Amino acid sequence: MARIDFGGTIEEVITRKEFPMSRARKVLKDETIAVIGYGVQGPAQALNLKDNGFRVIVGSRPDGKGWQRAVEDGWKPGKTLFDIAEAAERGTIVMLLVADAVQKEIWPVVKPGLKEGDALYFSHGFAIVYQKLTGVVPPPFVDVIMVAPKGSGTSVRRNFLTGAGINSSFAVAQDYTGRARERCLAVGIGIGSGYLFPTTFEHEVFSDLTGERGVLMGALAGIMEAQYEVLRAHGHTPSEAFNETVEELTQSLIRLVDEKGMDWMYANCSATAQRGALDWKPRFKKAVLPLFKELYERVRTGKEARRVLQACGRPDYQKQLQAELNAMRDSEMWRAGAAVRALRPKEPARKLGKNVKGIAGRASN
Ligand SMILES: NC(=O)C1=CN([C@@H]2O[C@H](COP(=O)(O)OP(=O)(O)OC[C@H]3O[C@@H](n4cnc5c(N)ncnc54)[C@H](O)[C@@H]3O)[C@@H](O)[C@H]2O)C=CC1
Ligand SMILES: CC(=O)[C@](C)(O)C(=O)O
Ligand SMILES: [Mg+2]
Ligand SMILES: [Mg+2]
Repeated sequence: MARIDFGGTIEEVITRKEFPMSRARKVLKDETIAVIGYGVQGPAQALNLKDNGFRVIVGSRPDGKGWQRAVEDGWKPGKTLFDIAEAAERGTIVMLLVADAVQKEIWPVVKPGLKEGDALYFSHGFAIVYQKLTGVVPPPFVDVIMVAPKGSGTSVRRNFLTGAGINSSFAVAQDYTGRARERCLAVGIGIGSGYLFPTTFEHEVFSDLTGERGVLMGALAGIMEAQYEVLRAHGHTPSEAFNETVEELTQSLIRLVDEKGMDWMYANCSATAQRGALDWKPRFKKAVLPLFKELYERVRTGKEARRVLQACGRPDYQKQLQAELNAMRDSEMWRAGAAVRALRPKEPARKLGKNVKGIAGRASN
């Protein structure tokens, strides 16, 4: 493993250098990888594995949307596309990529297909860590492994196609064959991970549930709405409020953070902005810290998992979800956003010569 200094802590990660595709192919040469579930991660991981030369089949409900999409993506019923029970039966590595709330429902269908030495694979620690709630208790004669891409399945596929790859964490919960780790890493490389960092099922699910409820999705949308509302209440136009809350972030500032970190983004803003942001950062932190502590506690104690299972398991859930997403889309803020996005220029990129001036930015030291 490569030993990398992450801000003063040395961590061991697996890079493609140490675990090249050729090794992944060797490790998995006799395996049939069954991808169960064709939602967001399913298509991405199945197609990346297939394009990387692995033997892949897909398992889906014949009457579901996933099946239809799988057919459109070129999977052939009876050849590379099967119902869930048959795919589980045929696979030697069975990848459970259905919604976490339905793992409970499909587990009795998948379990009988598992044979001695098979590997059961997840992209989230949910089913195993909260197994008292999900009922997913793997038999002792299989490997139980996880690769959790740190991004949407849509990015797993897109980044694979652009060559950027995506980071993933990996873990082994049960090593029956003695080969669980290498199988896990081989699949991780096969789905297009740029590098893989070790975790445990528990750490993965605790950090993932915190992250998506927090900064990545829940907190993000929440603080955006709060700022937008205050600006609107003071007579700012929707376009001004949206630009100052979302568009400038996604089109400019977060890209600078992505490139060289927060201090560098700050360094490339005005002295006025820097002073204000540095003064207000601790106040925002203080305001939300208790909320993050509460969130982590709810995750750790299984309350968030119970909420997911109860809510997402209901038969009318898709309808409710759609209504909630529609309400977001149809809110003034996000309708303003659609109008703002439509106004972005779509000129072809300028040809960059060797000595393009003015793009290096202002150094932060
Ligand atoms: N969305 C993402 O990009 C990420 C997802 N994950 C994990 O990957 C796994 C799959 O998640 P997503 O692809 O997001 O899917 P999702 O949570 O949107 O679930 C959709 C999948 O579940 C299947 N499904 C729903 N109800 C079903 C039923 N009654 N019987 C059989 N199948 C049913 C759908 O057909 C579809 O294949 C989860 O464990 C998730 O936590 C991990 C990293 C990122
Ligand atoms: C994309 C991802 O990693 C999430 C946000 O954790 C998820 O979709 O569950
Ligand atoms: Mg995640
Ligand atoms: Mg998640």
